[in-house]
Amino acid sequence: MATYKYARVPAKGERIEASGGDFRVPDQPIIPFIEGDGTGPDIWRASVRVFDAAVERAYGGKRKIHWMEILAGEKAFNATGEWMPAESLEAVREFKVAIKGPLTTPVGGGIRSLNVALRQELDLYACVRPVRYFQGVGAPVKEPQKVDMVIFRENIEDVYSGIEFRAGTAEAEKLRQFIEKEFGKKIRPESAIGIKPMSAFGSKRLIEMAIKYALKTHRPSVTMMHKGNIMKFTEGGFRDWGYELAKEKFGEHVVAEADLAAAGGKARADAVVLKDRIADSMFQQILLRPDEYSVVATPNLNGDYISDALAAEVGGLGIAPGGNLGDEAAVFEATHGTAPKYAGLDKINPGSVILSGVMMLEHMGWNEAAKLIVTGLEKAIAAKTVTYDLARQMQGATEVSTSGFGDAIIKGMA
Ligand SMILES: NC(=O)C1=CN([C@@H]2O[C@H](COP(=O)(O)OP(=O)(O)OC[C@H]3O[C@@H](n4cnc5c(N)ncnc54)[C@H](OP(=O)(O)O)[C@@H]3O)[C@@H](O)[C@H]2O)C=CC1
Ligand SMILES: O=C(O)CCC(=O)C(=O)O
Ligand SMILES: [Mg+2]
Repeated sequence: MATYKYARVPAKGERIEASGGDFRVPDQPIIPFIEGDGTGPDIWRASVRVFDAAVERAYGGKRKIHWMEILAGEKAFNATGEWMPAESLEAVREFKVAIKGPLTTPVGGGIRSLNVALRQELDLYACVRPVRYFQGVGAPVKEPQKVDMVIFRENIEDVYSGIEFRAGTAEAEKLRQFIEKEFGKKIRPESAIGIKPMSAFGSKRLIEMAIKYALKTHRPSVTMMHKGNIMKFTEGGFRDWGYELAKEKFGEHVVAEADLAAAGGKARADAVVLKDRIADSMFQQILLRPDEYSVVATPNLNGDYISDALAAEVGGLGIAPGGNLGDEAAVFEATHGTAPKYAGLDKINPGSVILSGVMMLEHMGWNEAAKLIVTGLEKAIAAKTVTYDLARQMQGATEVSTSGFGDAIIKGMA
């Protein structure tokens, strides 16, 4: 076991073991958590009570999570002088499954995103964000129940690589001159320059995960969302690599939309249709014909944008979960950020972290506990006992606090 300077390894509990994609979850696993900045502490306090109540109710004491706090973000900086102590990453490597609250990233300068760093350092190459409608939630579209999508966002590459040079610096000027001299491409002097690397390796492994998920869960299609008409070799490459991968690895189990006519217009019952859409068009498609889309595989930036847009379609960022998955480890986290204006007010909706916990429990195979939480959440919403964000979109709702919503979910676990 690694030695920890800041974190305290719980006296009881065991490691989740992983090897070659298989993993073994003991009845008493140790699970690291990051509380998060801004509203993170409010949300975590409510969420952990919900997780513990669900596990206790589902397994009557036979199973229990031993939580291990690891430091990141402002809390880490204040305690240690480091934003992301190396041991926090080590803990995720060692214990394999973790959950985190949101972490602040300043705009225009200061530290680079800790969220992105965590994903890159741990090679959590897929950001998986399911989006579904919960009956009774107010939504800005007429038929939110038609939205049932799972986004697979490439989580490591693209403009998130962090290779960027500020306008007016010697580095930016050197790069500008190099590009002009070597490739004859003109960039306006004094420009900031960013690089967008996307590889066949990174794109294919993400699309492969999305297709495998669609096949396993009997979903009808995987749509590659890209801007390949403009960014021909990066986003266009993503699309081409996707079709190539489908042929190489999935044979008759995947049918390209363009080949459907030859297949009689309909794919085999056990096959998935692979299609692609240009990103701007996709944003109108998810509003007008969301039921034509099921699993969406997309590069990093598109995935970031569409995650929040889809969350809004079914009621907002308060119920938008996610998981960062790699072959060796997984870190679950909400789609939203720190929502700083609500920090410390016990007001924000903890639903996204709670649903991220549901994904975590499912990942561990603890489906009974996961189901109890979903039932609890559905009942709290049906009773219109909800936080401000959902209350303002409903008629006759009772607005409750972050902790009050946690209580309502626990009460609803029958
Ligand atoms: N993975 C991560 O850790 C992420 C971190 N961030 C970081 O978070 C910080 C703040 O980002 P910002 O752009 O304000 O985006 P946020 O997602 O934090 O908040 C934007 C708005 O979304 C709504 N919202 C967010 N979370 C919830 C919730 N749990 N319940 C209800 N409503 C919610 C609120 O809307 P309203 O005002 O209408 O109530 C809020 O003002 C930045 O530093 C950013 O970099 C951002 C995204 C992800
Ligand atoms: O890292 C950040 O601050 C933002 C990340 C983000 O928006 C996301 O992962 O969806
Ligand atoms: Mg985002």
